[in-house]
Amino acid sequence: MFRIRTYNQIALRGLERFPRDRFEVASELSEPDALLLRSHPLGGADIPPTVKAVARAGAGVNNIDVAHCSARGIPVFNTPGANANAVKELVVAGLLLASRHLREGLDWVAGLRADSEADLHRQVEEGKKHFQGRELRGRTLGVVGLGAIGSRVAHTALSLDMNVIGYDPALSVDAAWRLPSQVAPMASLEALLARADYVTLHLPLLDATRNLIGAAQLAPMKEDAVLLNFARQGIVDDAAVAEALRAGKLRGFVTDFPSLALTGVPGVLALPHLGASTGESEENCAVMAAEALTDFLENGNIRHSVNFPDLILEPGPGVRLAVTNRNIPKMLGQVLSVLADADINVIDMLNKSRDELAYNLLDLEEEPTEAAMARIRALEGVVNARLVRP
Ligand SMILES: NC(=O)C1=CN([C@@H]2O[C@H](COP(=O)(O)OP(=O)(O)OC[C@H]3O[C@@H](n4cnc5c(N)ncnc54)[C@H](O)[C@@H]3O)[C@@H](O)[C@H]2O)C=CC1
Ligand SMILES: O=C(O)CCC(=O)C(=O)O
Repeated sequence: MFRIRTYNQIALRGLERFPRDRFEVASELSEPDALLLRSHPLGGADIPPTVKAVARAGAGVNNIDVAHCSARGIPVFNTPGANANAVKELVVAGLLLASRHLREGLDWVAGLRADSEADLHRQVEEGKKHFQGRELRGRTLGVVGLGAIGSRVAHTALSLDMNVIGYDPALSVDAAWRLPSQVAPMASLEALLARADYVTLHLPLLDATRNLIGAAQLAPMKEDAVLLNFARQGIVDDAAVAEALRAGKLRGFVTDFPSLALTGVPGVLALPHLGASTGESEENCAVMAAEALTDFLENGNIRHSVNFPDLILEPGPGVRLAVTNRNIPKMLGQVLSVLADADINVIDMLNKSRDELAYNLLDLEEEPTEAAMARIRALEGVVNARLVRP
């Protein structure tokens, strides 16, 4: 039985993907084989020694100590694209909220008191002049980060007749293919910020992107520009944004990440991290995460990991050995040599590396003894080794 410990609310449809006869899934569970979570902060010390994998039902992994997991040879999975549509739709809502005074209008109507239909109608027609907005058509949207979410936002903005410009210095080939040709690439973030009427952020929080938007980046922006942060707290310096809004140097800030620096500041529209909070998105993420964990625990396969290479070896006959090692020369040769000493024939194998780690799956004609496994684990550079299908 594999034991999966969950944190946060994980959609039932995903939890049901774990075959009940082979997996135990619960929020309170000791000696877990894997952890499944959403935004729960997971430091290295929170990861029990029995854990072989961590899955984030979502995109951002900044809540997980990925470096610690890599050092222990624990793959961290995420669910690329699974919640992108939900975020895109909320960004569209954010664009409209910031352009049409929707919150003020809704609040005003909710507070109206009238004696009759006619009185209500009169107040509405009299008061609406206070909520005149502006249209998105013809305005320029700057998309920072053109991955799963950014490219979808760009598509939709084009269909709203906006001009779209984009900036992404690390765009993958796949993401570039997905991007509409009408998106004008900007050579720098500064160029994008100076031209855009709306700037929307869709990049991960990394050391390199912390406070990416601060006072220096806000200064050249148009005074009636709107900034949207549906990416992560920490990418934007909220105190600098509050100052720009108070000084009339920014029209609005729509954010999925409330903070004390923004509380009560005019022009701030703060949502409670709702980007991925739709039934569809939560199910997509949970299903994808559960499938990744199941395939890793049962077959050793790796798909959608943020720290391990993708590696899929179709299930074959024999016993499967999974070895994680530092990405240095002669490791595979040493593992094979232990197997040769034990007279064990290798039927099939795959080896891939990513950054400092290499991962190997070897299908063997017979099961290595505990002594042979101990020899493999003791090799200098081997991080961990396990029999996947003894
Ligand atoms: N508000 C919410 O509930 C949600 C927030 N997110 C956040 O959105 C982020 C993006 O999600 P996806 O689009 O699914 O990820 P993704 O990995 O498909 O795309 C991220 C893009 O950002 C680019 N990028 C990296 N550094 C950059 C930089 N310095 N400047 C410009 N671009 C840069 C990458 O090259 C990549 O193309 C996630 O990392 C997460 O933090 C994701 C889902 C839900
Ligand atoms: O699980 C959630 O509600 C948050 C999703 C998110 O922020 C992400 O996928 O990066």
